[in-house]
Amino acid sequence: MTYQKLLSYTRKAVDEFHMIEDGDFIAIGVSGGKDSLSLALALKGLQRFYPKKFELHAFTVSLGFDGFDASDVAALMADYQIPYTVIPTDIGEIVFEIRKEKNPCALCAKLRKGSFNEAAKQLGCNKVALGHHMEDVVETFIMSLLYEGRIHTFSPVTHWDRMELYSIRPLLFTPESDLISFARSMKLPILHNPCPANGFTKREYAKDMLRQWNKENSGTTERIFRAIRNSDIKGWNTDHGLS
Ligand SMILES: Nc1ncnc2c1ncn2[C@@H]1O[C@H](COP(=O)(O)OP(=O)(O)OP(=O)(O)O)[C@@H](O)[C@H]1O
Repeated sequence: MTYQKLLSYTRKAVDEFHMIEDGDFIAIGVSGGKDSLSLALALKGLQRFYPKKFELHAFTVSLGFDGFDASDVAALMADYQIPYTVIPTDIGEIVFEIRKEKNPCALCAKLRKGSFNEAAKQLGCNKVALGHHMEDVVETFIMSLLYEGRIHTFSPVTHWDRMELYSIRPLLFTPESDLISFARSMKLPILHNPCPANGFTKREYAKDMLRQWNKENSGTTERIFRAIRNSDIKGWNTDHGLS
């Protein structure tokens, strides 16, 4: 995928779901994976020509695992002139050693979100941007169906009243395969994920299922995504953009 194509997917999401307003100060959540690194570059690119003017600041929540090194990410952010901060935490130790969680991902995500939002708020940001892409939308939908028995996935835009923060997901129209090719062609410095639960989660199960369905019926992900886009699931129903 070209940078141009990434910008066009991003602009479509930002426009259709009114993700950005004049004067926004957006905190970008950068895990160091291909999705959030692409998100940072996408928002930086958009900032150059988008009619609404906004500011950016990227954050990485360090989970405190041994061997974590964000220096390549910091260099990339500097190259693109995106201000960048690493937030140090003990989340890894709390989840795996102190609480010894059987189901670590939920607690980790909650603590990570807390640290990120707090840092964003402290800096004066009013929005946080997350790197969820099309497959994430569909996988979350499948997980809700299988494990919670409900028709649901996360909203393109969420308002957290308590924090007075909005979260936005500008990559939700971007297919994961395009992000993989973008990361490769741009030689993005993907951080190794040192989490012990990496790859053994319910999400991984939903991902495998989706992969299998696509093998058997090509285009499954796009069709499920279209169904979500045209549904009444909270946050997805806009007056325009139905296809
Ligand atoms: N440690 C972190 N610090 C800052 N933001 C994070 C961190 N972990 C996740 N995020 C944000 O939350 C989003 C969703 O998290 P998730 O763990 O599902 O990432 P992912 O699908 O593996 O994406 P990526 O390829 O960016 O790691 C990420 O795209 C990113 O915007």
